[in-house]
Amino acid sequence: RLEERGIVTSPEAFEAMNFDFVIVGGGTAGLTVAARLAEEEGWTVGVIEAGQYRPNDAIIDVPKNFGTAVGNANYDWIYTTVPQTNLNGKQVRHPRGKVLGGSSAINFEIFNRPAKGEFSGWSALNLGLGSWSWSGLLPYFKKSETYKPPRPEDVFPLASTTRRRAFQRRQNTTEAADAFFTAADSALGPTALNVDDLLAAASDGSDTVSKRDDAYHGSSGPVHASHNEWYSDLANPYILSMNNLGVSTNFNPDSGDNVGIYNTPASVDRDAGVRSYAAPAYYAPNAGKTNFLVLTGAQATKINWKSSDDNGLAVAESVSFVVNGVSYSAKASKEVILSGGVFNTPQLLELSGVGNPSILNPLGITTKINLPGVGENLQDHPYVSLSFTVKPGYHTWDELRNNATFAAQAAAQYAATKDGILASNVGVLSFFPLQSFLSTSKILSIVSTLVSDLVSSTSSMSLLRIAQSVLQLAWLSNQSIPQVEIVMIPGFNPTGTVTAPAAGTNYMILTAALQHPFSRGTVHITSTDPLTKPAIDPKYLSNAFDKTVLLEAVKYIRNTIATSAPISNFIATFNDPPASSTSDAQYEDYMKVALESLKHPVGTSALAPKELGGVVSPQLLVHGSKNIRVVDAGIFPMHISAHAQCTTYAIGEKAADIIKASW
Ligand SMILES: Cc1cc2nc3c(=O)[nH]c(=O)nc-3n(C[C@H](O)[C@H](O)[C@H](O)COP(=O)(O)OP(=O)(O)OC[C@H]3O[C@@H](n4cnc5c(N)ncnc54)[C@H](O)[C@@H]3O)c2cc1C
Repeated sequence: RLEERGIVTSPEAFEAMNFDFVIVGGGTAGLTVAARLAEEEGWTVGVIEAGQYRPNDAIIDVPKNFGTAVGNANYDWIYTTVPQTNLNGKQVRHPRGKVLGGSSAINFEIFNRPAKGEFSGWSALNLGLGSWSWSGLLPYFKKSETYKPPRPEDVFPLASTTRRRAFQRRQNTTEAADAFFTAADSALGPTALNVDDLLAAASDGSDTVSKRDDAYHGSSGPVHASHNEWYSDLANPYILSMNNLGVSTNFNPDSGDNVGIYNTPASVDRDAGVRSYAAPAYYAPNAGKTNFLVLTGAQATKINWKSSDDNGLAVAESVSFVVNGVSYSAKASKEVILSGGVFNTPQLLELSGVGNPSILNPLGITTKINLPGVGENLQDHPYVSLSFTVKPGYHTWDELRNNATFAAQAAAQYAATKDGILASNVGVLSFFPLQSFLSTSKILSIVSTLVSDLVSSTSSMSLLRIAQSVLQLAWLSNQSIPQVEIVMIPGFNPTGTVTAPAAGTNYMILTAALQHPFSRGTVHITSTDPLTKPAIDPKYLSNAFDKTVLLEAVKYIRNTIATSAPISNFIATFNDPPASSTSDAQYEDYMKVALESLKHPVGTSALAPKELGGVVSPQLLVHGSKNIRVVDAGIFPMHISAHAQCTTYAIGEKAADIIKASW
């Protein structure tokens, strides 16, 4: 029963409470900050969450089920963008978690960190105040996690099912093992490395385990991070191809140096074999606390104000929320903390009169705080996927779709031991500066077009955007700040490709994602009805730099990576875009159809001075307010070269310390 798990099921009971802190949104950052504030026994913390608590739900918990909650209203807000001008009017899907745990419950479990130089940008925008630098955030990355390193046999480049089995057999050689090696070698094909080479690599791998720097990792935090223990047969040849192309394996990618190809941690509790996310990590262990209450199925609709303080700062006193069409309010004697995420936090601010009067006035909303940055500065990681059919005989996720017997065995294995292919997720990531795949002359031509575009549009740019452009231009020559991510997905993936999978066929998908787009978008309300979705306009590819770099990344995948041995020997055909597409114009057409969001929208409550167009101070207080903070991924002032959840947890942890210190 939910009550036994600490969930408040009565909105009346929640309304009757006198909370110190009311937190809107029990998501990734919201539950993190809530749990830490509830460590103070004298404080009461109330969380308003629109979704439900869904413990022991296989759609969330089974690692390989990532993606299946997307589009399902029991888990997802199911947002889409407005038609995108540069994508022939395409409306891009934007799932967001609507469940206790928020997007951490429905994301793809990649758990990685950005480049340290990117936080120098955050810090520079905030004049160094509040320590929003790598060293100011590293303690919180560590505090949030319990990290389990990869097993020696999972260190690249030995991580594939066939190779790892061969490695284990070779440890005590028998006739049967030799027969196995022979079979494995012939399965991998004549141009694949032989087992002895891989064994030599494995001993290097073992060394790299001991060279891994544990100083960067946490060992007792709430979120479990671990590495896959199942790998497709594509992993090794792909990694070796990348190494041959000069993309080195990075054995310490969480150190603030994330360039190269690496085996990413995932938010998976490896011992339990289930997803680790904000609800089990930060809520469940505290569910019995009487000072930490969560109301689910309740949507916050408005901040209510009392008189401004002597300095003219707006003061929040409660939050209205609606349950089954009935309105209530929750009192906050100290603070209201907005953790509704990158789209819903600006929506709630605008509904409450915080934003740009030119957006609020036409809707008849009285401006309480004139703050034009609200809902601006939307940044995302747009991506394009290329799919390849794989020659028969290699092991990929597709076997779960193609082979009912194998799928049943995998399900039985998972039920019995919580491991195997169903406990796996995407393992192989790579991050590149432009210099890794473009010639100097190409980079110079891209940069000169970019500079002239920026100069000619300066008059229409916010100060924040001008400051960001200066920083981002400098990042282009800094080879420790990646501009592109390429993800290898070992099996067909339904998003980001065009052609449906053929029965009985296996696939490899290579996905290129921009890390630091120059395009900026917006999210704003279009109605005073809090249940009407806000208009999301990322303005994908509105800056020519973004289109050109994405196009070049697509060409690099298609013409260089996919044609380099040994991975080229595993590819049967180019599927999407088809082999007949070879010109830039054809690739651009494909991009317009295939472009998707990597689901990392950020920036709409930017951590930056008000004078620049920011929304929150280094203490995460909404500018012009006495007691409203934003604690979610909306505060990223500039994007990072990593998936967003690790940094969002770190923000939640850091916010809690800021708040504790201020009271
Ligand atoms: C499909 C998908 C895949 C992703 N894959 C990855 C990945 O592999 N790795 C990675 O690092 N990142 C990934 N991300 C991104 C990452 O999960 C998010 O950036 C991060 O979790 C955002 O955290 P948040 O705290 O800002 O918001 P959320 O975690 O989304 O939390 C917001 C919470 O607020 C609630 N809420 C919103 N409005 C209201 C309201 N008015 N009243 C009450 N409650 C409200 C929501 O229901 C939600 O629970 C993915 C995201 C998605 C959606």
